[in-house]
Amino acid sequence: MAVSSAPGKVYLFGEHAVVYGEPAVPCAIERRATVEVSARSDGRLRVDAGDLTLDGFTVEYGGDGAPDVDVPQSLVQAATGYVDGAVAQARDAADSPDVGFDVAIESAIPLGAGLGSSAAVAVAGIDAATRELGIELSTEELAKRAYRVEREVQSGEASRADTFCSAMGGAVRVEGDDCRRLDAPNLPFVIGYDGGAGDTGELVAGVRALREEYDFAADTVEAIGDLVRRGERALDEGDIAELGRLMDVNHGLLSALGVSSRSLDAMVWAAREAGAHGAKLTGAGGGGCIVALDESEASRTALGYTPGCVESFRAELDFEGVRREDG
Ligand SMILES: Nc1ncnc2c1ncn2[C@@H]1O[C@H](COP(=O)(O)OP(=O)(O)OP(=O)(O)O)[C@@H](O)[C@H]1O
Ligand SMILES: C[C@@](O)(CCO)CC(=O)[O-]
Ligand SMILES: [Mg+2]
Repeated sequence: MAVSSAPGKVYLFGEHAVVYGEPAVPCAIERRATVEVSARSDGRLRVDAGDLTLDGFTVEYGGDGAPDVDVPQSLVQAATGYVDGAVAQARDAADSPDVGFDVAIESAIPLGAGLGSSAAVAVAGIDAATRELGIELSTEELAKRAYRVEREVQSGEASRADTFCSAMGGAVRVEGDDCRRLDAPNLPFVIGYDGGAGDTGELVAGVRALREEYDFAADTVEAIGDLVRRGERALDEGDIAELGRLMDVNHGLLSALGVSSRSLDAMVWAAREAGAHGAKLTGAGGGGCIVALDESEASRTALGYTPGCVESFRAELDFEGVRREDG
């Protein structure tokens, strides 16, 4: 048996635009997905994913056909795509196309909420499954394989940002296939969660369509890239007030690309009015989480009273990426 965990993330800046080659700065946070994997000899795959939105289910499939679970096939595919992809990557890395697995996932990262649950599951899943097969992948190789999973599930469109960040930990900078770790202070992240979710693949496709139809949407994507470059300078200088201002602008630009929502906007404004340095949605959007910068408790308290916000919490930067949990 092998057990690995990997962290979720927030985007300080740059989600969506990073898919088109602009830079982005995601930061790993201390909320993890843990994946336990045991090889089995009959070639079947059994996934126990109690956190999935199909109200939690256990599904057994492989070899001879359809999963034995009583929900529509398309829903199962949407729910299990990242796990299936991680298993396929491990089989490929170990050159063992027929090996089966028992997989159990436990996660403290809300699903589809912009905190990178998919990347964390892919990274931890590939790490545990390859180690179970006696293969040690470098962190870079792990990130690369997890990226392939995200790209496949998101219909060919993904950046390396979420998976690299989850594998490496800390604050990172991703621009195309140039991925590197950044020196960053421990920023005072506050997260607000509306209890909802957005489908990353669909939201990415929506931005692509807008960008193809309107030049100003393409300009908006480029403007996000400019903003990220300014943000990197502010991060380097430890200028939190400037980081906050730029986060506010980044939220506005994401909103212009159609990926915000009423509850995300309400949480962003609640944090700003409570005195946060800045606030923006994080990840793909559509619903889910916002991230604010605030050393004080004021934003958290205000979010607690904001209609539509179901949870607010402080998130520490997690300097550790993928981690072995089996001693
Ligand atoms: N605990 C889990 N167990 C099994 N699968 C999970 C789990 N958490 C996430 N997943 C997979 O990840 C999918 C959600 O990924 P998606 O990319 O839409 O959102 P996200 O990664 O949480 O947010 P974002 O990509 O915006 O940061 C789920 O549908 C499921 O396939
Ligand atoms: C929206 C997006 O930029 C981030 C999702 O967390 C998609 C991606 O980078 O693959
Ligand atoms: Mg994702």
